[in-house]
Amino acid sequence: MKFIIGSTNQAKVNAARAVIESHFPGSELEEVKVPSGVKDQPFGDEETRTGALNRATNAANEQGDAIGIGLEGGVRVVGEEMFVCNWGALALPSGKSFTAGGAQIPLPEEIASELRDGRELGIVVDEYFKASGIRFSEGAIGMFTAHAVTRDKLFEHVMQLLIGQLKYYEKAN
Ligand SMILES: O=P(O)(O)OP(=O)(O)OP(=O)(O)OC[C@H]1O[C@@H](n2cnc3c(O)ncnc32)[C@H](O)[C@@H]1O
Ligand SMILES: [Mg+2]
Repeated sequence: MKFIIGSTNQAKVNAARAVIESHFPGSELEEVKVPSGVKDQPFGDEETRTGALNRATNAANEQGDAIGIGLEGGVRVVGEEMFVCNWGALALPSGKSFTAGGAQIPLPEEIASELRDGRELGIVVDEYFKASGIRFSEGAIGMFTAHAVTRDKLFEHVMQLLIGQLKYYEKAN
């Protein structure tokens, strides 16, 4: 099988590779930078899921016969708190698509208020931990869970949910 992922972020690519390899050994996976069609910092499930779907569709359109993968990070407000939220999508050459959401944890208020001022989580989290490129490795989720769940592991779970739906669909149709 052929897959193409709409990002070169290694936290996303590694997650996709691990899950594809375990379900469809010997498959090809290409990476390509594509527009998400949403803001660099999506707000809410709707916008984040749309970003994932756009990435999957745009990636699939780069190659006629590959399954497009889109993984997108965002934030959403629940009650008084701002949570990290992540969505994933698969786009088949036929036009059929699948989506799935990932696990969520709240962010400290200091970070939430920066995001309300229009800043990007990736940048704010690097400043908070005086580090660089956290979004490419453990992610905010990894830092705020003492590495219990890192960004690639979170995306692996989203990928399992997507590939699982694809397998069910292929069996049922
Ligand atoms: O190259 P791309 O694929 O765009 O990778 P990205 O890291 O920018 O990831 P997203 O666009 O999907 O995420 C939207 C924003 O949210 C940030 N973000 C989301 N989840 C994060 C996490 O766990 N840790 C750090 N930043 C995160 C990310 O850095 C962006 O600023
Ligand atoms: Mg981005």
